[in-house]
Amino acid sequence: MSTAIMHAKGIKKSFSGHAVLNGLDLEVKPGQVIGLLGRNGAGKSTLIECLLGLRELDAGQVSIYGEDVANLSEATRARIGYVPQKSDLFEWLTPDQMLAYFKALYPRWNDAKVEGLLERWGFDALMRNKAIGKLSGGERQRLSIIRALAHDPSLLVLDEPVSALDPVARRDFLRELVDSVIERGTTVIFSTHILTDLERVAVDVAFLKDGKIVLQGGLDSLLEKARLSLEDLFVEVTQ
Ligand SMILES: Nc1ncnc2c1ncn2[C@@H]1O[C@H](COP(=O)(O)OP(=O)(O)OP(=O)(O)O)[C@@H](O)[C@H]1O
Repeated sequence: MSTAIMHAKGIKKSFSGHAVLNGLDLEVKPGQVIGLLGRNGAGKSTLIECLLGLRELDAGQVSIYGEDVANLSEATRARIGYVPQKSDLFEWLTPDQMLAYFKALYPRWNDAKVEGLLERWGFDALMRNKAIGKLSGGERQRLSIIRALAHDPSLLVLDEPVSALDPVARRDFLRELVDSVIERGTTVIFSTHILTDLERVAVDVAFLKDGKIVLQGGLDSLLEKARLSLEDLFVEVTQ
């Protein structure tokens, strides 16, 4: 079996004395597509931020491609794509300006992919030249996804990427994810509350509760073993 590209060991993170992550362990193997599940406030966003080195840990370690996340090389950073749950950055830039800014940072920027997605996802000339702060929530989320996919990352981390998308945009995004991103062997960590989407995309699931991954495994085998729907399993595991 291939070795993990991401190791998290004993992660602890508290806010004002309240433990959100409490000695959490997680391993992610190359090409794995993991759905991260948990109730509101369970700590999914906090975990994702800790995994990417965006939050300082109280204890524990995380490594990605063998490097400590607190000290990632430029080359490793360039292999990661991240869609935050909500991004308020770059509001004063237009989509075209923001994408040009990121293009300059990434050696492997895929112009054809960016143009194709912009066109498919409704970014006409008017929208491409409007301040990001004036875009709708769903338009911003689409832009954030395009930015994260633009450099063909080998590890893609998505924090509730479809929460603001309408059903058409959601279906189109999932198709892109399955047919293009996952097909290429990209490793994906994907948090969502929309279980039907998760069943279409993720092969493995990890349930976060009480600051730890309490259940992780292949989605089909977990469902078969439990003889439950994913929704019922979610209720049972996270309650
Ligand atoms: N910067 C912060 N300061 C204080 N508390 C925080 C901070 N960020 C998160 N928390 C708290 O940590 C807990 C976990 O939050 P987090 O956003 O990680 O949960 P989540 O599982 O992503 O939730 P949701 O499904 O609602 O998006 C919550 O109780 C939240 O209030």
